[in-house]
Amino acid sequence: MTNLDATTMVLVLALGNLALCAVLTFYDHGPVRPPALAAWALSKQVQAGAWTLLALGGFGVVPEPLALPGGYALLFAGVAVEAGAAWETNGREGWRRPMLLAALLSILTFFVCYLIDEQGLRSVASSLLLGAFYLIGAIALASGWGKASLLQRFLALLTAVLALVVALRGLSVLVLPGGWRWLSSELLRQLSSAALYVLMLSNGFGMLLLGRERAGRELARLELVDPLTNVPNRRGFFNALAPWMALARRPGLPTALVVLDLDGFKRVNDSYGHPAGDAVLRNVVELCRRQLRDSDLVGRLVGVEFAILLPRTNLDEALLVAERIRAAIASTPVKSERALIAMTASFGVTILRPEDSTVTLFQRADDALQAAKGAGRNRVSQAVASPVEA
Ligand SMILES: Nc1nc2c(ncn2[C@@H]2O[C@H](COP(=O)(O)OP(=O)(O)OP(=O)(O)O)[C@@H](O)[C@H]2O)c(=O)[nH]1
Repeated sequence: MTNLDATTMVLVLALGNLALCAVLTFYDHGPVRPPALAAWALSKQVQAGAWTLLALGGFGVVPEPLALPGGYALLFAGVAVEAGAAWETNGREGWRRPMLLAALLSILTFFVCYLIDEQGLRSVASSLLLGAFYLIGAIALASGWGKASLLQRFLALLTAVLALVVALRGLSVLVLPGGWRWLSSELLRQLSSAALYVLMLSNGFGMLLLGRERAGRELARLELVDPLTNVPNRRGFFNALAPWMALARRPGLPTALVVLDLDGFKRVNDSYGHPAGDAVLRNVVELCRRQLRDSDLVGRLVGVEFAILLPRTNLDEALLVAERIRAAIASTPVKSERALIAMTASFGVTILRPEDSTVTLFQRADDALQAAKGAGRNRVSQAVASPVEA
């Protein structure tokens, strides 16, 4: 078997990173480019430049005293941003400053080592620093392990193992310059190059597939959750309601449903603008939550109409809860840029009945709500009682 020489491996890494840059240029990421993807694309561009410069140095096209320090400086910057992109993937946005500092320190350390010993110490520094940056990326991917997908866990483990292989090469130059038994220094160099190559591929596929996974999960979430208020939307609320509808057919503690609709909301949008209206909606949900137990559930049915499910709650208690929420909304104006926006809401309250379907249940709650609106708004009205409830 012929050994791949160092320049060929550097060329392979340059071409691989350039290919990834080209793929990312044509990748349709949707209307907004996720920050993690933007950071990762930047890291690939910088790394592609780094490996290309190193390859040109290896082939003698660019003088080595220029290509080596320049190439490695770019490489540390690139892997620092790649590690940062892994943190960004996990929603940690504060990586920029520490990673910039780490990249600058690495470049400085590398230059000092390069000036002291152009060959040995330089290899030690570059391998250890590269390994450390990949390890930081692996730790980022592993954080939140319990919630991470299988793919993310696999990538975290693979990146950690490969980072150690890269770092091991630096250590071996330092501790066992002649190698150890069959593990010659040349074999370690080749293993380290192979690890860098696999890291390029696995991180390449991994980042794009992780992005897809996340987009898929977010899409599935948005089918059930209202993005403005972050509570279940109509479908999500109906899903959560289903088991309680079934329980209502058995004797036991009752379950109550409250529907609420904000009064004269059109005026808010017209007078203060849509963003202020959105802020009021978020505030109303927050006010509701503060008045509810953990087992209660708020959902946004449509527009400015919300529903509240109150398990194990009878009609009198539900009326009290609705009244508390009504009073809280009426007494808590929302601060907008231009003014304090006063708001009121009307409420319809009912109990789930054994014979109910979602249609009859909501029809009854809605009738009660309309009665509250008809009686002057900013009030709570209960549905007409069934003969059993009466
Ligand atoms: N800002 C904002 N406005 C919304 C949203 N969804 C619905 N609306 C507005 O909310 C208003 C709802 O009006 P309606 O419920 O028909 O009537 P209203 O003005 O609230 O009056 P009453 O319900 O009769 O008391 C409409 O102007 C909608 O455009 C939203 O997500 N954000």
